Amino acid sequence: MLEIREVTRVFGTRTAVDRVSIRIDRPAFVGVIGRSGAGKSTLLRMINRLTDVSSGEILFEGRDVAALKGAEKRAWQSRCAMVFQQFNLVPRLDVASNVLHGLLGRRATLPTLFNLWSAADISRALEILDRLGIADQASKRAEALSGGQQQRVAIARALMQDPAIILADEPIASLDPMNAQVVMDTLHRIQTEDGRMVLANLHTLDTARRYCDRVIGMRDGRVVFDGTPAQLSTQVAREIYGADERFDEAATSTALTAGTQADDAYATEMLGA
Ligand SMILES: Nc1ncnc2c1ncn2[C@@H]1O[C@H](COP(=O)(O)OP(=O)(O)OP(=O)(O)O)[C@@H](O)[C@H]1O
Repeated sequence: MLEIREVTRVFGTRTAVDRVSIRIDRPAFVGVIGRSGAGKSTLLRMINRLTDVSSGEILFEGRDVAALKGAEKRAWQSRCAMVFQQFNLVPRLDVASNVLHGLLGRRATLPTLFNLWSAADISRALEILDRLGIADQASKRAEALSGGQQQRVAIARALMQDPAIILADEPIASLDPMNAQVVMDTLHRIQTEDGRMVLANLHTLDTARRYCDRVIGMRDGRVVFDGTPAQLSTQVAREIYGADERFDEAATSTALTAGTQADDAYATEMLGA
């Protein structure tokens, strides 16, 4: 389904992603972990074509999407929707309009510029909001919602594109543990119920273990682990994060009680959390 072949991205003298190859044969929930600067965001952004590859191929259903240009590139971008850590909503716009903006790549510019959405589009946006449990927020400004609700609006906007793949770049890094769980549950439900692939950069190990079918560990731009959550032992995690014996797994947890202050400071340094 998705095959990343020997993909490299160089920024100046820095190789952010170094000959990465990953093959995902079926829609699954795949997590990418690694310390800050490991190349996780760059990898996701190359799949979505927000960043170009320096070399290598990204094949989706046999076609190299890394080489697409113009309208074909935009069509691909709407098939692999992106969800960001900071939600990237239009804060002063109402929730329903934010969701409808997921159609921007698919509809003519002029009607969308004037918010002239069809009745069918509006009813679909409301259905998606209902499914995600936030239909009652549809007329509110996005900025009036909690972080967890805003991230669900961003997921609703992604779903409006009817994507084959959802790329989530640290989707819960700005959320408290309770909202983080709601957002992860939402992504997980979408993956299993709709059969869409979810590829998510995650900064906490417990989240990766709990939600992912498969975990990819990156270090210095390379894939250093690719396996199931069960194979992700503390020792393996240490190797991925390049951490010494001070590495305390609890300190990378989203749980409220995890870690001492010293652990937390160390985890922040390691994970950029
Ligand atoms: N647009 C850019 N220009 C220059 N260097 C960049 C750019 N984007 C990323 N880099 C560099 O590439 C490397 C990988 O960055 P990337 O953001 O992909 O890592 P990451 O694993 O996602 O880290 P984080 O968790 O902190 O976001 C870093 O050294 C970063 O400074």
